[in-house]
Amino acid sequence: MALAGVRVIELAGLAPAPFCGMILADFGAKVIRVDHTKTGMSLDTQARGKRSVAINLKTSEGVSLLKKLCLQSDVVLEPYRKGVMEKLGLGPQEFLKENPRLIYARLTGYGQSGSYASAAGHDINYLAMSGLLSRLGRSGEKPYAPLNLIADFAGGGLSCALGIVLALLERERSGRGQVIDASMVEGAAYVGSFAWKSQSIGIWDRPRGENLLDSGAPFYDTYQTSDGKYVAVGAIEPQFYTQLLKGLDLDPGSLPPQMSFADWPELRRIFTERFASKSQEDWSQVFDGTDACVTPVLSFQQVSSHPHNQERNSFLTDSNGEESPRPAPVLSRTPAEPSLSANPFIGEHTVEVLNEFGFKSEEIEQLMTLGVVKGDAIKAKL
Ligand SMILES: C[C@H](CCC[C@@H](C)[C@H]1CC[C@H]2[C@@H]3[C@H](O)C[C@@H]4C[C@H](O)CC[C@]4(C)[C@H]3C[C@H](O)[C@]12C)C(=O)SCCNC(=O)CCNC(=O)[C@H](O)C(C)(C)COP(=O)(O)OP(=O)(O)OC[C@H]1O[C@@H](n2cnc3c(N)ncnc32)[C@H](O)[C@@H]1OP(=O)(O)O
Repeated sequence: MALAGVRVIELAGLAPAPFCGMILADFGAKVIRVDHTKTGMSLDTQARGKRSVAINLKTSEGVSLLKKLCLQSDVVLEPYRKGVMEKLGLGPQEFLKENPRLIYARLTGYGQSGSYASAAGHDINYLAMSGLLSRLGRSGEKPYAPLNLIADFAGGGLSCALGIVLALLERERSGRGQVIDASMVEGAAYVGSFAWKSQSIGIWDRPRGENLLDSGAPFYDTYQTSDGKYVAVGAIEPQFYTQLLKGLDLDPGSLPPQMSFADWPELRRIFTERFASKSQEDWSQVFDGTDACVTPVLSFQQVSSHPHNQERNSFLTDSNGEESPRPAPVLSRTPAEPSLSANPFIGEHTVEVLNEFGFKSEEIEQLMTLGVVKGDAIKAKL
């Protein structure tokens, strides 16, 4: 796999850093998640392929232990509020002096500087601060955050993974690591570059929800079908729009022009009425195999059994029988090989990992007795 041989220490976080760690693990990195010893159950649902070590960082022994692990690793991924790692004596300067090859990734909402740097926040706040939230939502309605996808995952976890991969690539040339300051506000804004940089071409000039790609245009929207399901329509270009009208059995001559903003409400009324006359499945039969850009809005229950997704094995089933998306993109020679095993429980691999990093059984036992680490001693046959 592409990241084979890369060792990552991920400090347990809420959602974006776990996703970042999962991406790295899916593509072959050895990811060790550092959990609190006092947490009973991990809430990390993005733990595929990771191992868990539980260390109490509120002890000096715990801090020294984590330092040892980091100094023998390629990447540290930390998701805490600005200053938390420094307070523990685990800031990047300490590490980079001793391990100049280390890549130290800091995934936060507001970044490591600026007046909001230390403030708590979540996806919706970062999205708001990126400017993007002001553009999301239907006409006449308040701004709407589409799950926590944009800031937490696209602008956060995924961007941070890109930063780590770039730093690993650069390290091949320079032999040196670096610090990555991944701010979800900036990551989200960057993901939104198209919206920023295409303002000059006039596709965002109207209020929120009244433009070409923000649900304003009737040919770029969703419609309810007779069975209560939905279809998605993305027939922007004239040649595809023609196919849409053909599938809907509408005479172009009887309709207003496609790009007449003033007529969009009337066009939407006509499309709404037409789509409501058949079921989702019926519309798939009409539009599959055409270039009308009409697809069913699949539910999580439907998605893996759709023929296209089945043909590409786009979803996988883990050992608990749970379905989830397979890693993307697909690399031709070194594709991801996601683990299908159950997520690790807290401290499941404490002994295994500490052994791997050169700790002797007596030392591990001592650390457990002192409450510095937590793990399953019996299972590990100490
Ligand atoms: C919208 C998303 C978030 C979605 C997550 C949800 C899925 C979950 C969020 C809440 C969960 C529910 C809740 O927990 C209650 C129930 C619990 C139950 O068990 C299950 C059901 C629940 C309903 C549960 C269900 C779900 O799991 C939830 C709904 C996001 O936007 S995520 C993005 C958030 N932002 C960031 O990540 C930006 C960077 N981070 C931060 O700004 C802060 O970390 C943050 C997120 C604001 C949290 O601040 P906080 O004050 O809590 O922490 P920090 O200041 O960062 O400090 C960390 C302290 O922890 C110490 N520490 C770290 N590791 C260790 C260790 N191994 N040992 C000991 N101590 C450790 C560290 O030293 C810090 O201590 P100090 O404060 O003393 O310095």
